[in-house]
Amino acid sequence: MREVVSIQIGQCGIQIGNACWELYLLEHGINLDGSLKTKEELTASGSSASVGHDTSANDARTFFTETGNGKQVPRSIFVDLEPTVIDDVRNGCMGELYHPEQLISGKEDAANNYARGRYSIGKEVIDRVTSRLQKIAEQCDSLQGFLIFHSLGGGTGSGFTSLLVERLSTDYSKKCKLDFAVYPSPKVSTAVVEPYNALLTTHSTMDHSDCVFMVDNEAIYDICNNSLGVDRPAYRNLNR
Ligand SMILES: Nc1nc2c(ncn2[C@@H]2O[C@H](COP(=O)(O)OP(=O)(O)OP(=O)(O)O)[C@@H](O)[C@H]2O)c(=O)[nH]1
Repeated sequence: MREVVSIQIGQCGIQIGNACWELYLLEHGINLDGSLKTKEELTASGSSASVGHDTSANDARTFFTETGNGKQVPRSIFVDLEPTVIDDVRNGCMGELYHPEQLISGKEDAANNYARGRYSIGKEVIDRVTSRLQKIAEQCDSLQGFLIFHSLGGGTGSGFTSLLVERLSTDYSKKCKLDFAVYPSPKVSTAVVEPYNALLTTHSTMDHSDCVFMVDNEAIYDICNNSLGVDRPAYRNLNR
């Protein structure tokens, strides 16, 4: 099996990642607590997963680890330098899905500051993150690579991501690293330093990521606003 590890960094990465996991669950016919849906539940939810689905057949194992009692656990880690967003995930409807060790938080955020995310606060958390990643990688048969979700504008999303991607490129140089980066928009956020953070992180991760998928918040905002008729789109709308 060719496994993929997802890494969600900072408020934006975690919220987008969480929205993605909702879709993976639907696609693979898995309940919010990680158990496989029964035939009746699959029909009722209109899931596209095959009835009587076999997880190896439908490729869920690329994204999920199966525990001894048949529970599917996302192969991912959530990292934030402050605890509130991770606490929301822990206490949310998908809290039971994740293993507590997958949710890594520090005490203090990077305050929209690239340098704090990379050099000061981020340095305190990086070893916990890399050792957790190492454990996950050791459990894989044949690790394919990493999907990294983060914002370019936040201090954690920019600074900590650049630190982690550099570490990944040293530790897993032959593995693929795909980057999903949210481009800042003045319509959605008000921090004036976001363009600087975006520039700094783009420069430092350019040599290490294999491919970057840019998610433009302004374009998504306009789609929600003009095409979908959502008056004041919230992050929840943008992420879905
Ligand atoms: N699309 C989308 N963008 C988001 C979301 N949350 C934050 N953002 C954007 O991300 C940027 C801010 O980054 P955050 O992820 O909030 O900050 P952070 O990485 O946690 O960094 P610090 O708060 O400085 O520690 C802004 O451009 C926001 O508009 C989200 O859920 N969806």
